Amino acid sequence: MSKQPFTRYFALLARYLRPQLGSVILMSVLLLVSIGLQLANPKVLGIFIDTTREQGLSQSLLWLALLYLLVSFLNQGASVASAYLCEQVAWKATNDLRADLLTHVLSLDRAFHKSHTHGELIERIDGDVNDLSNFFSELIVHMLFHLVLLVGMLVVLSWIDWRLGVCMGLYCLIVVGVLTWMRRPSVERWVVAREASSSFFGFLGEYLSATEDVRANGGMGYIWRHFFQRFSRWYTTTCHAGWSGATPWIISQALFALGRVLGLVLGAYLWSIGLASAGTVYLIFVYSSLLMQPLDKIQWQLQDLNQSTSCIRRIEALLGTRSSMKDGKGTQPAAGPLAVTFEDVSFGYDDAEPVLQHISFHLPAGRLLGIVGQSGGGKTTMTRLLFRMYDPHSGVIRLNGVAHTEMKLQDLRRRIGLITQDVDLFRATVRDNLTFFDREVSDERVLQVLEEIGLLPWYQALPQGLDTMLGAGGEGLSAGEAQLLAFARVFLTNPDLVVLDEASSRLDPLTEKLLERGMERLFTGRSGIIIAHRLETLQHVDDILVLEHGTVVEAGRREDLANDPNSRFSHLLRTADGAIVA
Ligand SMILES: Nc1ncnc2c1ncn2[C@@H]1O[C@H](COP(=O)(O)OP(=O)(O)OP(=O)(O)O)[C@@H](O)[C@H]1O
Repeated sequence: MSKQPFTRYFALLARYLRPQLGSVILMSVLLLVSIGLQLANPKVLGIFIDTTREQGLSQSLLWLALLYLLVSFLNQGASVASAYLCEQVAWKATNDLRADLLTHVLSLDRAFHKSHTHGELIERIDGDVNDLSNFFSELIVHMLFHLVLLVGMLVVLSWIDWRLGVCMGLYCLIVVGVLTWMRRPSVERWVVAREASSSFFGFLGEYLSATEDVRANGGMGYIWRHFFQRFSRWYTTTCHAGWSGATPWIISQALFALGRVLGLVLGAYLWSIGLASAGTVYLIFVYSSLLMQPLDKIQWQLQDLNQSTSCIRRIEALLGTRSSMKDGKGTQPAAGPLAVTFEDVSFGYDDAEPVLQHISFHLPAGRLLGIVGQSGGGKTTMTRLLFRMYDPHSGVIRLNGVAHTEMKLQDLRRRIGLITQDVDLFRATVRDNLTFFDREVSDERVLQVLEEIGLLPWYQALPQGLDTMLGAGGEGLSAGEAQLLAFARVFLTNPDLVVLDEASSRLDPLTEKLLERGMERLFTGRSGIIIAHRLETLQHVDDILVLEHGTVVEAGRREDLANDPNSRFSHLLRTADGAIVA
């Protein structure tokens, strides 16, 4: 944040333009050629005028006219080619930046994602970067282009007469200085406008993902109210930021008119003292009028730069956000089923309210643990800690004796398979949803897995087999079918520990039966944790852990606890009739 704007621009440009240095050089050369040609054309016209005065109609005039046409034609050609290259360079640079931002956002912890809605993040990854496409291509190159054009014209004017160069040079400095100074406040206004746009899209994303619930519960009035509030804030802040450029524009037009008058007066003066011909006076007038073009462009580009600066600030802030979780050194627990040990683990989503307190237990490798407890007792939170969505405030979690913080996150999540009630499905084929778009997984392997877990009848009922397309959010599948798909998905990844978080809660008894055989296979040769509300789901587990208000109140072998009339588990079995009573 403390870095100067130019250092920031340079760092960003260097990072994203370096890979396409060849195109950037070619683009700059074409722009330079175009500058040269734009400077040459008035000169040709000036000579044309002087030749007409000195020689009347002659052969040379024809050649000069042809030369003028040729220069104009080449200039157009160079402009088209450079515009094409600019687009290409901008696309590549912005896409690389989008990819970096996405990778960074995905690496951030859950606390970050909890405090930023999906819509807001999309707007920050795409919206902010979109506004930078001009910055990566035309903005800086065109700014340089117009600056070089400006300097070129001043050099030509100085070459005609040094006093001309000095006067027009001073004039240009004053114009650029005044305009830059006047546009300063608009950076802050663009920052506010960009924030308002993120907030609007964040709200929209949240609403769209909850459309069904909002409609079913009559929440449309609330939604419209907030929609208009956020939309009008976005609209007014953007107008405000845009209009902050209007006053400098009016002043710039007055300054440009003054510049033309200055050129004309200086030309007339040089002609009156015999230092300039009629052609040269024409040249002076054309160049001093042409000076307005780069000055005008530069002032608009300064406006764009303000907008880009606000985007760069937000991008830097996002890239500067660090995950509170550090990736491990890469220690690997021994291969095979994972033993899970919680050693005095405590955690709370915020410091004031502990959710888990001094949790300790050991699940030997290859065994199946069932966790039961009241709603809000902290069962899901335990799985989140196991997965390193969050890190415990104190205590250690070990897998086969290795602290899970020592493992690479990628390895950790590869070795643990998680199935929850909420299955995330994509608008893609059943195959892609099962394999997570991994082309390495063959259809044979997918079918083998479906057969192993008893899902072949389900697969055979699909209209186009693995090519059956699912709608957004898994449309086309019932909640139960989506869960079956999640089971198959985990099976395909072949983890060493499987965690089911109330995963079979949406299955009807018939489908659940169908899956029972599959579950048996799923847990063979692996460790497992089942979090269940219905005790029936825990019939086949080896051990039980009862969690209440974030503490372990009972733990032991299922058989022992079920046979002990004083245990909480047996109490639950007697009273709950299949469902846990809070
Ligand atoms: N992302 C979160 N941010 C803040 N608090 C949370 C978050 N998730 C859960 N909590 C709180 O933590 C406590 C434990 O929640 P958790 O989901 O772990 O319980 P649970 O035992 O799995 O409940 P259930 O059986 O209803 O799923 C609850 O009080 C809940 O409100």
